[in-house]
Amino acid sequence: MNVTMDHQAKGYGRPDISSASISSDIFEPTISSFDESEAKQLATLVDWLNRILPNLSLPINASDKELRSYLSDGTVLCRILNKLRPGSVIECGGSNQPSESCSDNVKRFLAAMDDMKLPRFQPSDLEKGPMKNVLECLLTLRAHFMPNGNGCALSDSSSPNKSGSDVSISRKLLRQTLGGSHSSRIEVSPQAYSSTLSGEDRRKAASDSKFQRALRSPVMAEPSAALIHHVGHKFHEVFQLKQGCYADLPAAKISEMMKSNSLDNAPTQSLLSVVNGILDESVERKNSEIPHRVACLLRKVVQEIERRISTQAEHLRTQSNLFKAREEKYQSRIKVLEALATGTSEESQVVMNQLQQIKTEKTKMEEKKKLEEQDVVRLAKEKEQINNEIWTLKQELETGRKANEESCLRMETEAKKTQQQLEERLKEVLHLLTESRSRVKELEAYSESKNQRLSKKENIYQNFTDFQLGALQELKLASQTIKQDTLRTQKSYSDEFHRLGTKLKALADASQNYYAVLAENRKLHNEVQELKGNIRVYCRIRPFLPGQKEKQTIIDSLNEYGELAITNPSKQGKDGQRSFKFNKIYGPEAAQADVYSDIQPLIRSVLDGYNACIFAYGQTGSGKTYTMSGPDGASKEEWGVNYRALNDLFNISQTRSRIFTYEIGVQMVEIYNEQVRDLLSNDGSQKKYPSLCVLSFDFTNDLLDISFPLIYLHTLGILSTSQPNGLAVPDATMHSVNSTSDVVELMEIGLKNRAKGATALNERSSRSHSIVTIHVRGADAKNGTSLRGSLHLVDLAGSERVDRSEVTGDRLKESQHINKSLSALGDVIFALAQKSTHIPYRNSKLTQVLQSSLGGHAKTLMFVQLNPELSSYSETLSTLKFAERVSGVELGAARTNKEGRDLRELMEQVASLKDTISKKDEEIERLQLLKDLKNVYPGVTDLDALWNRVSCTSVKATEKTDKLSQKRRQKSTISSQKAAVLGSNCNI
Ligand SMILES: Nc1ncnc2c1ncn2[C@@H]1O[C@H](COP(=O)(O)OP(=O)(O)OP(=O)(O)O)[C@@H](O)[C@H]1O
Repeated sequence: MNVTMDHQAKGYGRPDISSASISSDIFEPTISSFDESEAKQLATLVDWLNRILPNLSLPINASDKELRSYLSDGTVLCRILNKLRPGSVIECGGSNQPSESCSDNVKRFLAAMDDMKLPRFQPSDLEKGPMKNVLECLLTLRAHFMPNGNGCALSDSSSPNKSGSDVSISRKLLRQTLGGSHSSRIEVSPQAYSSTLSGEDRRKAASDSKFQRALRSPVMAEPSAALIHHVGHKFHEVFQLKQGCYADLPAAKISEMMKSNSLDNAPTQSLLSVVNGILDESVERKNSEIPHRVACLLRKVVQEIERRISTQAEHLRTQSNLFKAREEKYQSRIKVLEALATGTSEESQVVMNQLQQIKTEKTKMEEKKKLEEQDVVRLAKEKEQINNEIWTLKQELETGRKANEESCLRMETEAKKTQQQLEERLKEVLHLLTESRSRVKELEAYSESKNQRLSKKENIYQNFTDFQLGALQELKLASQTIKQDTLRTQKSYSDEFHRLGTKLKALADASQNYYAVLAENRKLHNEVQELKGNIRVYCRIRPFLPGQKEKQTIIDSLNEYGELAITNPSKQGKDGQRSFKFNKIYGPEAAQADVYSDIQPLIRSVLDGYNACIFAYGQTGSGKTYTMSGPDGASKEEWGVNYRALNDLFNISQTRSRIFTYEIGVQMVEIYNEQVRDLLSNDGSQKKYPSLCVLSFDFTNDLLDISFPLIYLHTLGILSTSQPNGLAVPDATMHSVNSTSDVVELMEIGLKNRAKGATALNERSSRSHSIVTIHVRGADAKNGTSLRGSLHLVDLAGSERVDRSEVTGDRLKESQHINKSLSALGDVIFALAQKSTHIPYRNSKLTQVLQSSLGGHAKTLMFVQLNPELSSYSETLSTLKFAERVSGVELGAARTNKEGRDLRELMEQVASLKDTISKKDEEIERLQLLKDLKNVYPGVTDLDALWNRVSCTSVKATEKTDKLSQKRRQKSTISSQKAAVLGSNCNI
């Protein structure tokens, strides 16, 4: 090469053919050697291919071009592979298919080769350049599938195949490539080679040696000769080992071998012998594991070999490039020479000769180049195979190493885990031990304290048991005592119940008799009233008023027998004295309650169905209103007859509610100037309805209904006496009385509405007659019968004489009306006394209103009110005379004195009966109360004890009741005595 360049540099203008010849001579021995071997291999391969694919008909001495035409589309390759291993690849079409399919077939074939881990060629090898790589690949494939066939890749078909395995094939290839011990042309040393050749051959051999050196240096990893000479013996010592001893090598020896100096300087043959030795040792040991350090050594050595092969391949590629460049130059020379050939014929002949020579030379060079290229390809192939083998070995080593490492790691992990578990277990055991110890201590302490507590408790229980036993004894005794007490109490209860039963029986009998007694009482009461006279006169003397200067009284004397004596201050002696006798006389000190207690039986008789009339008669300022209503703003003690009568009737109706159902209605009218006006109206003009509920009687059905009146007359009409319901003034407002507060409210309304006028005699003088009418209707709960009674409470207008009242005009008219009505009242009373056939009720409104209570079975009581003042003597005398006349009517009944004895007896009987009735009333009340208590305390059996307890708490009430009873009895006694006196008088 350098020579050629020199020729060009010298400016010969044409290529120096001699130098080219020289240059070609250099490669001669190698080319001839390659041709022979490769031709044989190619023939073997073609024969094999034709046998696999009979239709292929590949020529035995096929050129690269022919081979390319057969193999370039990849179809034949795929078929070969599928023949060898059916289904390995899928063929796509044939040679007439697009180039894409062809390249796909090639790719699939190459992929299959990769899968089999077999060396392969590059796709570009099929497109251009020598087909050596392709042939190598096919030879490898043949060797892979036909290990016992006719030879393997690059090896003589006749050479023995010792193991038949891929490994041994690869190993052989490796030996062949890198100068193994047998039949390798590369391994031949330059000296030995030259000695066997003739002069020309020796020259070629020298060139070959140059080529060999060129192959090996400068990048070939073989050590330089000088270096080998210097340290070769040392490397030899280092790597010279007996086979089968690698596993037993000491670590120091291996590390010495693995040193970079040792490896770098060791000859390739030594390295290969190491690899072979290790692999043989591994084979002999029958797949037993290679020690780690030996594996490391093997890896190092293989790496070194790999490095050297790659260096050699690189060098070959460089050489190939050089040849290519040289070829190009030759081509250009040929062109020049051809151009020259077109010149002179002589020259042309010479040139033609030269050209022929050059062509020959070129052909040789091309062939040589081809061989070199094939050699390069073969070497690359071998390198690849070696790489594969190395890779496989590496994989095996790696797998082994990994398995080892994994095993070690696993074992280490397990050891660690076990150690950890043991440590944890130890800790747990220690912890348990500590806990157990503390627990034992705690239990000991607890046991001790519990022992102490138990001993304490034992003592306490012992004491408690002793105490309980004592208590039990006491309880037994107490139980016996209680048992005895219980028996005693049971007996006493039994006795009590027996007594109570007896009492209850008596009471039941008494209750049965009550109605009979009540009826008898009413009968007797009526008889007594008749005997006493239907008109009774009670006289009441007003006290001097506070602040009154004149305190001289005309009352001379009075006694409890109703006798009154007055004195005329203008007449001295007996002429000046006048005596009167009435049913009752109340002095100035008499209280309202005293007055009422005497008229109470009369009022109560209304509840038994009687009509009664109480009126107050007297001059102005004599105390009529005081007696009937009480003073202005009266307290309960100062209540007059009206309040008390209403309240009393209401209370009695409540107590009798189990026997009778009472309805009490009230009317209040006044007669002013002979006109009747309603006083229970809130409106003074009487054009509005009253605010209170109104009771009215149903005249047709004799029923009392609650409703409002339809018409409110300014002047109310008066009905005749023939009306059965007894309502003289039906249009007057009627209020029901349901409580004491109703009573007070009614009276206040009445007093407010009452017409008043100031006179010279009394600044609060009433100029009208005030009539409060109480209507009572009771229904017997037992037999359903009803009764009706009415009570007129009349506060008459002043009875003074006109001339003294010094009034004129309207006042005079009022006085005339008053006098007229009072004289009409007197006339009626006298007519009744004389039992006249005609009773002049119609002479005045007053007598018309009072008609139902004057005469018949009605009971009439007149309060004669007296002003004790000296100045009122003549008026008082006049009043007394009127009262005497009325009282005389009563006395007229005494005309039957012949019946005095009977009368006395009757009076006594009446008194006795009254006493009995009052006792029965008390007993009934007591029983009623007991019954109520029993309802309240259903568990209490000792009713007597309960009664006593209740009695104690209500002792005041009982005492009061007793007092009243006593008083009543006293009165009865007095009445009896009186009757007796009267009887005796009559007898006299
Ligand atoms: N028994 C009595 N105790 C104390 N004060 C009495 C008594 N009677 C009447 N009075 C007082 O005498 C005065 C005149 O009494 P009252 O108004 O009742 O007379 P009257 O007869 O109703 O007069 P008139 O006919 O004008 O209505 C009043 O202040 C009254 O309080």
